[in-house]
Amino acid sequence: MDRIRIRGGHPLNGTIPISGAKNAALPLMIASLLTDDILILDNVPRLADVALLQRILGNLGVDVMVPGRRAGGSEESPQTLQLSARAIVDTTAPYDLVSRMRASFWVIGPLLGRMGEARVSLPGGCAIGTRPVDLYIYALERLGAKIDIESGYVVASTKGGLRGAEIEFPKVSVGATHTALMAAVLAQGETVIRNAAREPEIGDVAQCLIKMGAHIEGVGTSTLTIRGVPRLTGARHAVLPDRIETGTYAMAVAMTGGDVLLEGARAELLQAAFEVLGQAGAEIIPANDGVRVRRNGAGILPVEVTTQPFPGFPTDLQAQLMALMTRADGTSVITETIFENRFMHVQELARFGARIQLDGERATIEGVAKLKGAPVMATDLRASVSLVIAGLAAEGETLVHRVYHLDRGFERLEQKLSRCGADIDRISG
Ligand SMILES: CC(=O)N[C@H]1[C@@H](OP(=O)(O)OP(=O)(O)OC[C@H]2O[C@@H](n3ccc(=O)[nH]c3=O)[C@H](O)[C@@H]2O)O[C@H](CO)[C@@H](O)[C@@H]1O
Ligand SMILES: C=C(OP(=O)(O)O)C(=O)O
Repeated sequence: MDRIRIRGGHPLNGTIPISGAKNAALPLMIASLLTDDILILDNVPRLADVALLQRILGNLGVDVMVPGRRAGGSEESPQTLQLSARAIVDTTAPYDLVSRMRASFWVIGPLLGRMGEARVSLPGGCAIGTRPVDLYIYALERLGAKIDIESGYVVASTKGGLRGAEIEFPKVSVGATHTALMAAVLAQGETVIRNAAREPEIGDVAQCLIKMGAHIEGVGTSTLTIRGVPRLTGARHAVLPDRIETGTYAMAVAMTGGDVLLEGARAELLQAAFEVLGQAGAEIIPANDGVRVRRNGAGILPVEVTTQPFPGFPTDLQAQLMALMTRADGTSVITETIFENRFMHVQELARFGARIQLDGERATIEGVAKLKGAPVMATDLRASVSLVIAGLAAEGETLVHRVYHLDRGFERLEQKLSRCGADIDRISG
């Protein structure tokens, strides 16, 4: 199994290109199921999750082409995918694939909308909590679907197609909002989704659906109104930049010191996180071609942060912030309100000499003067990159094991960091 080796203590200076967002690319690829025309997606990141979803969609009958590959596009240029769901040959998404990635469960919405039936394994994904699917089932039942759970599969069907409905989520859920939205665009009549998640990736999918001919109002707000249409067409859409990757590298720069342009990043997608980084002593400078992050000389200041749905501080940056706060001049408090078990990185950060106390959903981090490199184990996607951030600032060598977690969501991580001066490489095998 691959490992990442880091020799810490080097500031980061230079440019890091920000990739397309994983959490937008996946539902956008799934939206291809809604039309028998071709959906072209630009700026798709090269990630293990994207490759896995290509397989899942391929099993359903979606033809996924990578035109750039034929034209000799380099591994570094943004990837374009051409997806054609002209003929859906299967409506089952199997356990062995869906259990590896949460977002693959979301095929249930478009399959129901277009085919009137779906049989999708209960999902997996990062082990950060129980992650139930009751809100998805509630939304699909409101739209007229009949749902049964059989042998670990959600089996959904409609008689005469989905019908528009009022859906009021009792809790904000990104995946349930994606699913309700993608199911509603082909339903008969009007659907109103209240207490919808407002994450920018949902807005990106909605914009693409509108290009495909969907009628959606309220994009970017917590109330989405959808007027169903009988058919959607093909379209071309570029995936928005990855705000979590942006925030991750911003925290890495805040940790090591230095001056980096996050090329292509959009500051308005992560204002809450940039505010926190500002409080911590980093300078965030919006630029024409991205966002510059700088920390020269000054120490890291402690912060108090609570994770919240967008536009609040994202849970997907909680582990990275915790890594940064291990080196703060004082005590920080981080409260995780989205997932009940998203502190797996705490015991690994302790291997570097970090001092962190856990009390339920609250972590108290007492900053230390230095971290020391250590062998550590990645436990989930964002937890694993927090170990990389700690390793970049630690004295001596760090070895991060189980880097397949990182490969799910960070494109060319070692190259991006080493080009800015980090001493980091991958040991294969
Ligand atoms: C692929 C993708 O985009 N993943 C993101 C998505 O995950 P995901 O869509 O799984 O996260 P949700 O927004 O659904 O989860 C938020 C909370 O709602 C709960 N819940 C969710 C559904 C449900 O039916 N019942 C229920 O109780 C979850 O357990 C969690 O406590 O949003 C999370 C929150 O921003 C991010 O951390 C993930 O990176
Ligand atoms: C938790 C994440 O992914 P998933 O929802 O696929 O587990 C993530 O992207 O941080």
